[in-house]
Amino acid sequence: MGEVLIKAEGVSKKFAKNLKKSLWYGLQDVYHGILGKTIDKSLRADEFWAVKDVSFEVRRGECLGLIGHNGAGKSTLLKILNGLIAPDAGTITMYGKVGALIELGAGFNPILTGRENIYNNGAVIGFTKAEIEAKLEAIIAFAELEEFIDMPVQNYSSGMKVRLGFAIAAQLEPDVLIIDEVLAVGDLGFRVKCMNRINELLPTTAVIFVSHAMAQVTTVCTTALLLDHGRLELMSSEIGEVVEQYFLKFKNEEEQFIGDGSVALERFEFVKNNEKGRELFIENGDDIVVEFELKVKKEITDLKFRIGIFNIEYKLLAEVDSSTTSFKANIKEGKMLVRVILKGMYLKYGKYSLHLHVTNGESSKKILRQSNVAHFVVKPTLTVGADFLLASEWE
Ligand SMILES: Nc1ncnc2c1ncn2[C@@H]1O[C@H](COP(=O)(O)OP(=O)(O)OP(=O)(O)O)[C@@H](O)[C@H]1O
Repeated sequence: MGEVLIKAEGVSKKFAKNLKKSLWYGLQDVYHGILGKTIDKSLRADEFWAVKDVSFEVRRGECLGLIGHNGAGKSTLLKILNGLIAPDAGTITMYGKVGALIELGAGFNPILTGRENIYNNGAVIGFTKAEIEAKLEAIIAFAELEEFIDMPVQNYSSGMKVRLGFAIAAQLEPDVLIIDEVLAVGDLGFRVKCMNRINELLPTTAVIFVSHAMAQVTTVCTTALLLDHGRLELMSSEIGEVVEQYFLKFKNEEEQFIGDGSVALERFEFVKNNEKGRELFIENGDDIVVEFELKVKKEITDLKFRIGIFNIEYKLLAEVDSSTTSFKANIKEGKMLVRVILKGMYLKYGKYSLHLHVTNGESSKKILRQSNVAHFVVKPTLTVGADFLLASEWE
């Protein structure tokens, strides 16, 4: 195992919710500091902990992924690590050269050209002019900014700034690399390139990065840390468990319904061991049994059903459709009960929602579309990198 390059111990940072108070408290702290008085470490009126008592270590060769909802304190923690803001309590110890890409455009002088900014930023990280010169062409090539490198950075697009920022932070091969969500501003091609570069650097670097893209976290990170309202809720090298915990924090989406009134969904439930419910936990590969009841207002001779499976990012991953089977539903006015088995749910761990579509087979008209009718969570028993694992036969 590599040596510890980043050590955070009991790090806390508080902010005031209101600007006037924030300025006033700031002045008080400076005044107390000058007089050598101890600064108040507890919360004052209108203050809250953006980061509270967070401790961790990152070694060379490790990549820590910081995840959490908006406002959980991820960027604040990165800024403390990078020395942009001071913690109110706790200590940060960093070893070696630190390359960071934190806020869009931060660290760039807008009136200087891209090339001049490379020299400036490289010097801030701690590299000599000769070291920067040796890497200059590689940085420009990685950022794919050959044409624009002598243009002032203020005329760069957001994507161009991120390219340059990442290229400087990563091409100089720092000991510690800190990357915020800003990477998401780059286009898909560049993001893939960045992930590959992080992988290349990993054996000799300690990396911390913030991401809302769980696919990125699971591919690159060796440890994941979940922040919730500034507190460390879970940290583990079992990334799947941390990601699952993160997914579970999101409230179920509201059910949405569109229909012409000819059928109404009365009930939609999972059935497992004789118990019924709209939430279900399964393991990779389990079957899911679904039961739903419809109230039909007038006779329909051919009803077709389709159930869509959506992931937490609202991407439709798979569907099952009754018309691919010999199932025929002919119903006069009244209630009907439908039961369907979704076979072999080899999905990546995470939370999924089901959406139901009902079509009148005769007229091909959609008569009911109801989203978020039920939710299930796939537990991380088998590591599945892709969205789902296909059924296969081996000899
Ligand atoms: N300079 C500041 N003054 C006051 N409050 C701040 C300041 N910077 C951040 N905050 C607050 O601290 C909390 C944590 O913010 P932070 O930017 O660290 O969250 P985050 O986890 O990075 O969120 P996101 O996923 O939206 O980027 C938020 O409530 C935010 O409003």
